[in-house]
Amino acid sequence: MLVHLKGVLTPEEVATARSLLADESLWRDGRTSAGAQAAVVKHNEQLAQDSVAARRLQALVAAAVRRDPLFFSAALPRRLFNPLFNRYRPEAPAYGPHVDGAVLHSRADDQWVRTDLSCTVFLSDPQDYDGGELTIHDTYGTHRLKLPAGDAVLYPGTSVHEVTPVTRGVRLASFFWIESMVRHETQRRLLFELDMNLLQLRQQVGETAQTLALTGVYHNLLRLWATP
Ligand SMILES: O=C(O)CCC(=O)C(=O)O
Ligand SMILES: [Fe+2]
Repeated sequence: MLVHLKGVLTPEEVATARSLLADESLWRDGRTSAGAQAAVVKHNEQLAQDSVAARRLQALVAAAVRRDPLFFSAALPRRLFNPLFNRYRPEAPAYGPHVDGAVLHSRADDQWVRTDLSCTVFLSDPQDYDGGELTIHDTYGTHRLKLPAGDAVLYPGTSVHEVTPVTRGVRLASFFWIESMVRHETQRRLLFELDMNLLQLRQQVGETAQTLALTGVYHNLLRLWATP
């Protein structure tokens, strides 16, 4: 399941993030933080994690996703990896097909996170660069994403994915992983579908005995499946 989250960051937050990311001294070769398989195909840059600017950026993105009800419903988050930041440009253009590690250490808050879901928050507008499509291969085929600045996508941590070469301009993004209270993607998807349809049903017919009963079904399934 891919979920497009619109306007996770406000235009003001995008502008703040971009101005913090303009400090050249903060950027490192992305390969230093890749495992053996990924290092071969990783040709991008990543923000050093231990600076005042990086901590401000991490807090900004983490707060933005936490206030988004769609993020909560789709991810049912238990733990967030501290948001990281990357940059692609013709000098360091791409991240070829790879899989993310199943369990990763989030250094800023010293915790291990099982990577049930991956999230990319786009910080550059699509017209500012050519290429740079987040391309996700899953059991339903191949999906290419290039979203407006401030939007994000949630996708299964289990997928093979890549970022195609940027041939003009700069692609800035934040990316991180989420450990979910509901580990299995099928269960998460069923809960998300139920939640979203109930929301619409309530808008259409108001609160009825049936919407109440189905809300009970939602919570009882969550009770069965969640490990908070
Ligand atoms: O830049 C992106 O959208 C994804 C980055 C990524 O897949 C990674 O760093 O593992
Ligand atoms: Fe990745």
